[in-house]
Amino acid sequence: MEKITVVSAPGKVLVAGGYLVLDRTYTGVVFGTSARFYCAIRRVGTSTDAIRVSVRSPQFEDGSWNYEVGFTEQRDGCRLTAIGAGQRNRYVEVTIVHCLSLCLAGAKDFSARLGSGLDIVIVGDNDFYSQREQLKRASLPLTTASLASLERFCATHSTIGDVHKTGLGSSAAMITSLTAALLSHFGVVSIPSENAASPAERTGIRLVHDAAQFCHCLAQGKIGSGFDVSSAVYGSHVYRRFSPSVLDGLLRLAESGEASREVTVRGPDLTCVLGTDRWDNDVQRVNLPPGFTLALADIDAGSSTPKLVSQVLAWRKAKAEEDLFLAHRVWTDIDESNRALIQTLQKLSDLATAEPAAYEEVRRECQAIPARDGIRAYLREMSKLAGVPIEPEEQTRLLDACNAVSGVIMAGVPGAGGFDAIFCVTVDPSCRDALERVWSSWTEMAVAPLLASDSKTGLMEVELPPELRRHFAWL
Ligand SMILES: Nc1ncnc2c1ncn2[C@@H]1O[C@H](COP(=O)(O)OP(=O)(O)O)[C@@H](O)[C@H]1O
Ligand SMILES: C[C@@](O)(CCOP(=O)(O)OP(=O)(O)O)CC(=O)O
Repeated sequence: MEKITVVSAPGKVLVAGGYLVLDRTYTGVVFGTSARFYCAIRRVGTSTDAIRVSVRSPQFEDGSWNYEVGFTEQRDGCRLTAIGAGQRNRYVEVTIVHCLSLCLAGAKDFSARLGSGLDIVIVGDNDFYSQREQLKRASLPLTTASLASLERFCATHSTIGDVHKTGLGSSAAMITSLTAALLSHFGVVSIPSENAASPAERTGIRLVHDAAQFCHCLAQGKIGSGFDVSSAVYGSHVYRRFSPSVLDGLLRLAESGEASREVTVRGPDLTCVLGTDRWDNDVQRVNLPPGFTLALADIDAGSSTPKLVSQVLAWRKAKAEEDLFLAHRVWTDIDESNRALIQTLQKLSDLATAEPAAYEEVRRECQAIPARDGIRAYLREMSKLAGVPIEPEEQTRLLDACNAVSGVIMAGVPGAGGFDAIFCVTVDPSCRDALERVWSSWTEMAVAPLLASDSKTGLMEVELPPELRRHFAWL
């Protein structure tokens, strides 16, 4: 029976370091989530006819894309030709074509592993997409219990363009799981099935990271901080970004190919950059201490948050010209609070290992993470100075109410902030009910819980989830 390669990658919650992580001077704290993306690949056969790649995202009404694979004359680069008239998926296409070219350069038996094509299925856990509509259709209340009753990877009853995302980073987790599954299918890397990776696996994971960052930047048409891809690869950590210059050349080459419809990025161009020591990103492990949990909620405030990043960066740039000190001071103040948060988490985790009994006592008595108020106060200052709703007043009221629940030790707006989501850190899962009562009775905005918590585990090769078996018709 044909082997099916399945790789899963977690979603992300940036709990500290929004905006700052765009600048290599600063770091951010990102938690991987228990909500994950899964990408399953199997070879179709070995006939000599045209080579086809079919990709299916069965959660979407329009989630099916088919391609014919071609090669450059020197057989050092791949080309994908879309078959059929449906909506294109740039994120999927860009990833497949560059990963195939990378595998062409690195796999010993590329043709045998490609066969006459690949069958690819991609799904994300329900938390990546808002389930409000699902629950409404089933006349179920917006509660954890209702969410838990939904089938896994349930249909969104939506097109991919219209789906309501919850901010866990679907595109980064999708691209990362697809990149890792392709590189693993062709034997270019080996992905561990549990947390501890061997040195060879760690090298492979770095290659997946670099390739996924490249594909994500190319698909998005910009070089972001990359914390979302990094956490899809490594799970929870303190993130320092890569210098954008590492990707400049490759991105220019890829974009010139798109303009001229030629294959301009070939395997050797990719291997000159991806998986090399030109990358200066940094990953330091940080986890929630044992017992602590992350609770997440998706907010519907009537309108979703506009893209805040460009506004904040424009303000910072303008300020830098007129009052360098002010912008710099705000960034430094936030960074100091963020670093205090990292230190607290590390100290607590160290204590839990070294002196479990003392740790349990500290945990029992913990009422607040010391840095939490500073982080929020400085973010509000940033909101006010830049005139951008990073922690809008509506969110301030909700976060204060969450912090007032016994057992909640930190609440905040993740990532870029805005109206769309909140996170809470709790000392143990037992205060979840009380927290959820605050959320369900909140009237100013509609607050929907997510099922996911934090997860330190990054990329993992896994067995085919049973819910995916039916998507491989021959099984
Ligand atoms: N399940 C999926 N299957 C295929 N592509 C997906 C899937 N989920 C997300 N994507 C891709 O990611 C894009 C969304 O990217 P983006 O708007 O940046 O979302 P996010 O903020 O969740 O990363 C979609 O248009 C699609 O191309
Ligand atoms: C502002 C940022 O530093 C953080 C944004 O974090 P979010 O978690 O809000 O991200 P999206 O998934 O793109 O909406 C921008 C960045 O680092 O790219």
